[in-house]
Amino acid sequence: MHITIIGIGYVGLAAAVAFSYLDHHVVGIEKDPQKLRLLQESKSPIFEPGIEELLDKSRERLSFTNDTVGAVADSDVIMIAVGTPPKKNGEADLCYVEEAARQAAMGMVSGGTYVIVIKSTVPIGTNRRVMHIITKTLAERGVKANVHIASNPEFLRQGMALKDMLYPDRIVVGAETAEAIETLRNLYRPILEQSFAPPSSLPRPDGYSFPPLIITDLTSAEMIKYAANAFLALKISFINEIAGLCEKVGADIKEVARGIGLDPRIGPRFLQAGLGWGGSCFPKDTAALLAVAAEYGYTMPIIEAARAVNTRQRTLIVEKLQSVLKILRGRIIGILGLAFKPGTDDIRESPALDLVRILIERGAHVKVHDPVAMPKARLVLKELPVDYAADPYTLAEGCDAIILATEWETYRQLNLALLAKRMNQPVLIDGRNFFDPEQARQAGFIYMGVGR
Ligand SMILES: NC(=O)C1=CN([C@@H]2O[C@H](COP(=O)(O)OP(=O)(O)OC[C@H]3O[C@@H](n4cnc5c(N)ncnc54)[C@H](O)[C@@H]3O)[C@@H](O)[C@H]2O)C=CC1
Ligand SMILES: O=C(O)[C@H]1O[C@H](OP(=O)(O)OP(=O)(O)OC[C@H]2O[C@@H](n3ccc(=O)[nH]c3=O)[C@H](O)[C@@H]2O)[C@H](O)[C@@H](O)[C@@H]1O
Repeated sequence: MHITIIGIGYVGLAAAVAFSYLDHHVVGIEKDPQKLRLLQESKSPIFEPGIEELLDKSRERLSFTNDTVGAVADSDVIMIAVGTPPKKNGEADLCYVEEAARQAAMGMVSGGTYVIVIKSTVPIGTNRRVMHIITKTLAERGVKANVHIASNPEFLRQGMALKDMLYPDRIVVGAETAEAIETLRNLYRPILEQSFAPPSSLPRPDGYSFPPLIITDLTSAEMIKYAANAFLALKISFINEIAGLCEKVGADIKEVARGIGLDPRIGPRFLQAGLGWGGSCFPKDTAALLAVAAEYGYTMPIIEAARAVNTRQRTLIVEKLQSVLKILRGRIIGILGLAFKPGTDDIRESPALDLVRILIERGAHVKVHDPVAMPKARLVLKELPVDYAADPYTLAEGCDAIILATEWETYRQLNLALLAKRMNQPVLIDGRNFFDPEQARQAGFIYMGVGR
């Protein structure tokens, strides 16, 4: 099949690389000239395991341009994967989706058959709105094309993007015409049937079977995406709320999470207490869901509470620091990890960045380290007086405390005793319950985790 993907960010790139690996012909449209230049050199603008191997392997079937109009004419599928960032009131900003829809319609030709696939996470009713924009643009141009629309929400996790693309838990398609459903089935056939040879860096997970294809209506598909993210976000907020009480009563949240997670109705995943959730999606998607509900005069107290608990987690970490150091003004605080989670260089809504801002506001001097996210952090934090350390040991020099904000596996190899020795005061606040408390204490640290 011939596919045009508009918006080559985390989702668009993973989709472009995966679909071309699966023998489809893909044109990726990216309007950011810097990203486009890298893509045209088969380099990835983002850090994502396995992506460069597949970019290289799919070279013949994958190209990148900024010419949407030129690419669309011969496409069977036009996939929109642009950002849907939050507006000030929490609502999803659909200006990029609408612009992409208009550009796609500008490229369609009379007699052509196209399936527009909305991959971006969009509020209820957006698919209908996109269809309206396309129909209107085609009418203005006097073009008679056969256009179908499908909602195909994406559930990939950053840092696992290609694995999640090739071996998804499920594929959701919302559509209203048989043609759209059939095209999406053909698009995903190699994944549905697992008929491809797995790339060497992304072997098929043990016991992985065929993913179910859920075919539903447009509105339900849009809702599935928001409901999934909201549920995951509130699962984390739930364990964080329990963690707070564990601290008060002297229980250990890791033991509690294990004890409840073995009940299959609860499940063990997404029960890691800590600094709370960040990233480009949980914060924006929970806000967007509340904004949709508000349009109907409906309240969603559980989701509101999940957001409030999440904000409180950042403050709780700072309070822990205060309880040990008493005064933050003039202290040197090191932050280990800046990405919103390990395995990615994405710092959007990262809890670590919230900590940097709060600590600077309170008069502390902040040093940071991250194995991959420092270049992006420098751009975002450019106004703030932050020291970027080349490695964790340099970070530790002279620090009054270190906060572990992102649980990078490489931090597991750290010589904690050496780290403690370099500090002014060996205080370790483990914002992800990553280190073994006993080992940290034996290494000389005053150690505090979350909920234990
Ligand atoms: N990042 C993630 O892990 C996931 C994101 N999503 C959803 O997917 C959508 C995209 O997210 P990301 O990939 O993270 O966004 P992103 O911000 O990384 O990428 C979007 C890209 O689209 C480009 N773009 C915008 N308008 C364009 C246009 N008219 N023509 C060409 N390029 C254009 C931008 O320059 C940017 O590179 C969002 O709705 C998000 O909620 C869904 C699942 C996972
Ligand atoms: O819509 C999206 O964009 C995506 O959002 C999340 O994926 P992602 O944001 O990449 O990252 P997650 O692994 O879900 O982690 C999100 C945040 O929750 C935190 N988290 C996660 C799990 C946990 O137990 N505890 C916890 O605090 C992480 O540190 C991170 O800050 C979802 O997991 C994906 O299914 C979804 O497609």
